[in-house]
Amino acid sequence: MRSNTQDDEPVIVVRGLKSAFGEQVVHDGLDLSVRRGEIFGVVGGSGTGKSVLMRSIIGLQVPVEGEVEVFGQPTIGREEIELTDLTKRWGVLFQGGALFSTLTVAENVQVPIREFYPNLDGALLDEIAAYKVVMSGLPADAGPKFPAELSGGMKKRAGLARALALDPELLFLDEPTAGLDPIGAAAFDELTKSLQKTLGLTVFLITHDLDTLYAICDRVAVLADKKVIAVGTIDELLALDHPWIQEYFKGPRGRAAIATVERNDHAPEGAK
Ligand SMILES: Nc1ncnc2c1ncn2[C@@H]1O[C@H](COP(=O)(O)OP(=O)(O)OP(=O)(O)O)[C@@H](O)[C@H]1O
Repeated sequence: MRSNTQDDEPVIVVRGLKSAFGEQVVHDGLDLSVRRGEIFGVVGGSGTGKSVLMRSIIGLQVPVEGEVEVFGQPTIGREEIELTDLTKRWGVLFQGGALFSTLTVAENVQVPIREFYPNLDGALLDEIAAYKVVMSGLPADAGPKFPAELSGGMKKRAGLARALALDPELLFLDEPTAGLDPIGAAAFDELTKSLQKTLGLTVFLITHDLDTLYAICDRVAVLADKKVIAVGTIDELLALDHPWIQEYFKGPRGRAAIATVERNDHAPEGAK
């Protein structure tokens, strides 16, 4: 087993996080804990600092105060080189995919592999990339294509293939279904769930997509007032009388998402 974290220890711990850009304080006293193997959803209004939180966890954003640990190791205030052993244990799908436009899909997938294993044989690199492409639900012939030749949904899958390049234990997904049609979004959700199950991944998932929250998240954290104001299963969150939570989960879109889940739960096998 690669992990040096006990199974019952959280994979991500954030304590007392304060993030600011000049005078603008984005987080203040934010605490968070993500358990091994769960799909942990993060929701909150636009600009509440979900992406900044993710960047702080992976060491790309230096906070003003606070502690962050991933797999029991601090990620704040360490030189990039020191993070290397840790960074290869997680994969990140940034908002928008962040693919290199001048590289093919396969070459994009190979970028992190080359970074960590510069002496790897070209044929083996091609083989690994081809495997990750298919694993992400892309057709095998997507490998030689450039990002501009892909649909929005395919771009997300290509970004996912790159995030999976190093066989991570932890996956960060920043709004993976944004901009996808409902069928494409549901298919991406299913893929995320099946990867979590088959690879035993822990998933940190930022989303505005209520269908995603209902369909695949084990627990959800709500960001508001510069901190995590609540964490729990959707049923636990629904029991809280915070106005934003009520409005968000029980508004028209929330009700529609519940109806979809209930329909799927009652659908005969094979029709789901
Ligand atoms: N590099 C930066 N420099 C200055 N301000 C920033 C920077 N990155 C983020 N911010 C600000 O921090 C706040 C939180 O941004 P963030 O992108 O985390 O929000 P979010 O919750 O992910 O929003 P959305 O749901 O719209 O994607 C915003 O007000 C944003 O303008």
